[in-house]
Amino acid sequence: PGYVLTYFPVRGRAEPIRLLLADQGISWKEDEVQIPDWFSGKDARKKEAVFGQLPQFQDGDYVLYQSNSILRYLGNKHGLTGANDEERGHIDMVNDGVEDLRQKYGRLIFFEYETGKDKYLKELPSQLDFFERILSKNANGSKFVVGQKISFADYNLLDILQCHLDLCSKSLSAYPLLTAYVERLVARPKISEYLKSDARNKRPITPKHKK
Ligand SMILES: N[C@@H](CCC(=O)N[C@@H](CS(=O)(=O)O)C(=O)NCC(=O)O)C(=O)O
Repeated sequence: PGYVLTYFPVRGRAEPIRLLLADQGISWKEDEVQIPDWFSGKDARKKEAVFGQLPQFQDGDYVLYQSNSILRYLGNKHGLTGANDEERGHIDMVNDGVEDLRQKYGRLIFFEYETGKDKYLKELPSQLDFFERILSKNANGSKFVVGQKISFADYNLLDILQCHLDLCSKSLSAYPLLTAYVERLVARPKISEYLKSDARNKRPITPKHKK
């Protein structure tokens, strides 16, 4: 299928999608939109976007927005949504929890970075405790967030954990299961290859990050 990912030249909300595609050995085209063109209207696509925002994902003529909907769509298409309805429900639940953390992280980066970082890091354990506990309840954290197979929620959790490791390299040091989980996922051959790629390393996490 001709997959096209339209987004800004950053990791942001597109990165979990890129991690999923890379790990699954699926190629895609990056359609990069420059931020000034997007806001100035020079790039006409903001008016067409369903919610006026990116990422946008195209599968041939099929067009989808909303990063979590794109993740779930690819999860459905590529067998990454659990083995049954119960697992699928839990995968959605965990992905929604990742979204909650992503929004908190985004608020810090975009609105409170200068003043809020210390407070955010102090409160971060109350959030990470949830994910350590989720892992502990599935094969004592030795596999994925839900079930025996990787799911779309794992790519989203991996990305947001990497964002926090960038924010503070010790942010997971009190979490053995989360630490081992990240180490296991980044060692997956196709993810490891992607993480070394220029494509990954030329993109800052957000426009606020310097590259
Ligand atoms: N709920 C949406 C949010 C998308 C969103 O906030 N996109 C931002 C960029 S980013 O937050 O993902 O980095 C955007 O398009 N901003 C430009 C605009 O709002 O015109 C999703 O999950 O895709």
